[in-house]
Amino acid sequence: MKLKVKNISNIGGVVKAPPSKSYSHRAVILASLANGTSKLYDMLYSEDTLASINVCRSLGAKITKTDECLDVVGTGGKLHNSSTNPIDLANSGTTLRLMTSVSALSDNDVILTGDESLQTRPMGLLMESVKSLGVTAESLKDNGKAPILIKPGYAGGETNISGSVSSQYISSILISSPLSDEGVTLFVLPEFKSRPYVDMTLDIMKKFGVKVLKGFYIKHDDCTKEHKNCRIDEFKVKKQSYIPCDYTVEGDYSSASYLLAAIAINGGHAKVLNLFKNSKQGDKLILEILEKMGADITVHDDFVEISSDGNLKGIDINLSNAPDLLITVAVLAAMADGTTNITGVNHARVKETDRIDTTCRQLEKLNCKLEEFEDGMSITGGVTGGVVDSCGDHRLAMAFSLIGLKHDIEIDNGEVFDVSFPNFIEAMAEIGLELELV
Ligand SMILES: O=C(O)C1=C[C@@H](OP(=O)(O)O)[C@@H](O)[C@H](O)C1
Ligand SMILES: C=C(OP(=O)(O)O)C(=O)O
Repeated sequence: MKLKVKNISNIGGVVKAPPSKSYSHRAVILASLANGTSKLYDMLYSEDTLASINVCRSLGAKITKTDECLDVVGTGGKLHNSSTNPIDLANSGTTLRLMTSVSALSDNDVILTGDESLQTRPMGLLMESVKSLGVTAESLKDNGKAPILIKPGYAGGETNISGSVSSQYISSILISSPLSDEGVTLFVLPEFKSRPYVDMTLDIMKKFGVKVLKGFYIKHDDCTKEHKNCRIDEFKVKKQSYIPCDYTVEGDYSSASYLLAAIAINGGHAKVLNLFKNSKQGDKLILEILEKMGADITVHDDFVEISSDGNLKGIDINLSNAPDLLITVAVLAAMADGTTNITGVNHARVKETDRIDTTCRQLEKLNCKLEEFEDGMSITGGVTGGVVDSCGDHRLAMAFSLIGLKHDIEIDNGEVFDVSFPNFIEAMAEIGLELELV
C-alpha cells in the first residue's frame, strides 16, 4: 500500500510517545525467565514485540493480555519448547538475537527463523561467542544466518565478542547468563557500537533482581584519543534467578523522533509526553540533534517540549550509539539548509535493510544531493516531491512521510510501520499531519 499525506492542519499540539520497543522486548523476556508472576504495564504491542511474546509463550511462559497489563507467569528459567516447527520471529532482529542465547536454556531443540529480511541479519559472531559457553547454535543454511538451531545446554564460563556489529549479541549473552550452570564473564572487544542498548539491558535486569559487575581495561597498544579502539569492557554475571517485577515501559525516543522531527521541519510547538529526562535510551540524542539543527527543546522530567520556526541547518553527527535515528536524521538533513555529515553507522547496513544504501537511493529519487560512505553519508539540503519505496523498512516509511509536510510524496510499501509503531498514523494526526494508506 502507498503511504501519503491526506491533509495538513495546525501542526503542533500534545501527543504521547508510544512505549519503548527495546524495553518491551526485554520486559517480556525477563518476566518469562523469572520465577513467578510479573505485571507489565504500557507494553508496546507491535509486530516486533509480538514476536517476543510469541516465542516466550512457545518456550513455556504463561502470558495473558488483560485490559490493564500483560500478565506473565515466568518459567524460572526452565524452558521447554512446545513448538514442533521453527518459530517465526517475523522481522524482529532484537527477538532473534536475544532469544538465541535464551533458547539454550530449553530442555529440547529450538529453531528460530523469520521473514526474508530477518534471514539476512548476521548471527555468526553471536553463535561463535556462545560456543565457548557450552552453547550449540548453528545456522541451518550454513550461512551464519537464520534459521538457527539451538540445542539444550548452557554451561557458562568465559567468552568474548566484538561489539562492532550489534549490541544485541551482548544483550543476548547478558540476559541469559544468570541462568547458565556456572555464570558468565563476557569481554566486549572494540569498537562497542550501540552501547546504550546494553545499558538498557543492564537497567532492566537490575529491576528484575539480577546483578551484573562491570569493568573495563584499556589495551594501550593501539590506543586512540577517544579510547574507542582500545577499551575492552568486562561483564561478570554470577548464577542467579530473575525475580518477578511489576514494570511500566517508558516512551520510545526512536519512535518519538518522527513526531519531534515533524514539528522541527514544519515549524510549530508540541509537547511529546512519556519521554523521560533520565532515560537510558541512546536515541535521546534526537533532542541534541534537533537543537543543533535549530529547534528549541525543553526537557521536562517526563515530557519534551519542542518549538521550531521550520528553518533547520545542516550539522555533523556521529550516530554510532543511536543507529535507529539514521533515517530520521537523513530526512531532516534533506529538509535543512546546508550540509549534514552523518558518520559512525556501518552497523546500519545490517538492519531491516542496508539503511545507508536504501536511504541514499530513495533520497536520490527526490533529487537530493548526497554522497554515500561506508559508515554514513553526507546530505545537502534540498529535495523535490516524488515516489519512493520503503523497501519493507518501517523506519524508512515513517521518516520519509515527513517530507510530505513540504512536498507531494508517496511511499510504496508504506504499511510497514506496524513493526515498531502501530498507531503511527493516529499519533501523527494528533499533531496535524494526516496520513493515509491507499
Ligand atoms: O537491543 C535493542 O533493543 C536494539 C539494538 C540496536 O541494534 P544494534 O545493537 O544491532 O545496533 C537497535 O538498532 C535495535 O533497533 C534495537
Ligand atoms: C533495527 C531495528 O530493530 P531490530 O534490530 O529489532 O530488527 C529497528 O527497530 O530499527
